[in-house]
Amino acid sequence: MDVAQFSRGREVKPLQHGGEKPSTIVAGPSRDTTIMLIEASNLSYAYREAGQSHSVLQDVSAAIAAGERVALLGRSGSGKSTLLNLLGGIDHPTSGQVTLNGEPMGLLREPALTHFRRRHIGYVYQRFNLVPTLTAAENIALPLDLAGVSRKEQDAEVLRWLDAVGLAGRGNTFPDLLSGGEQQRVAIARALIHRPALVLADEPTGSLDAQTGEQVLELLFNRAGDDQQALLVVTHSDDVAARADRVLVLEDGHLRNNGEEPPA
Ligand SMILES: Nc1ncnc2c1ncn2[C@@H]1O[C@H](COP(=O)(O)OP(=O)(O)OP(=O)(O)O)[C@@H](O)[C@H]1O
Repeated sequence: MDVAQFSRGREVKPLQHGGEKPSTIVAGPSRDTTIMLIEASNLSYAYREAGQSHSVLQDVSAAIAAGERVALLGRSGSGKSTLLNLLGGIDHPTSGQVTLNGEPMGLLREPALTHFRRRHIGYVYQRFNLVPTLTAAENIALPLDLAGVSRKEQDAEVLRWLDAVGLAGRGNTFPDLLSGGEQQRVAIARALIHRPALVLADEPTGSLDAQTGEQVLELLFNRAGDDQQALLVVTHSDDVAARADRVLVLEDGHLRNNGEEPPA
């Protein structure tokens, strides 16, 4: 990894829209001229248990443009986390394809897939998933560390991010001494510090009280927008959905809609 190149942003540049939010709401991939950052085409996913195949997702197609903030809704067990994991390259579809930044992820083999994911995607989880043996600053620095960014440059970026998420002066604190909201702020900084093209968040406010959740959400939506990142948030919350540019609804493994504006 070329450090200078990395520090300027993404090595593979995301498709740009001249800084504008895409004005077109897109139903499915490539239905108009808007260039998509991530496209899922005809994704199906099934798992085997006790010799039987169980279908979770069937023929799901969706696309998200750079700078778009999308909420993914659906009843418990409808397949939201499964879809997020397929889009994030953490899991592999039974059939169908995910293309991110023009790269069909299904064609990448390890360790290239892991490198690609690390560079282009940031993840935020419901339960924060910080490394307990690392300080807040060390957790935030992880994506830069893994990318081989120099220590000096890491330190400067981490200080900037600690400040950005309201945790200036708390960098040496270990996760177990931070509140849930503070831990999620660290997780958001960690997800964004390497300027990934896509941020995937799985119920990011699910473990927080309403007020803390609201603050964390504000942070996530504002900061992810800074770099024209695409944001996909799995949620049960109408408040989260209301902040999104677009809402996708999963029902029994199918996308019920694709492109509705969020509720007012
Ligand atoms: N590899 C697997 N093995 C067993 N069950 C699986 C597997 N993958 C998905 N499932 C099942 O598929 C269903 C969908 O799971 P998923 O976590 O995607 O739902 P969800 O919509 O995110 O639910 P929740 O809102 O409760 O988090 C669940 O019943 C889950 O147990």
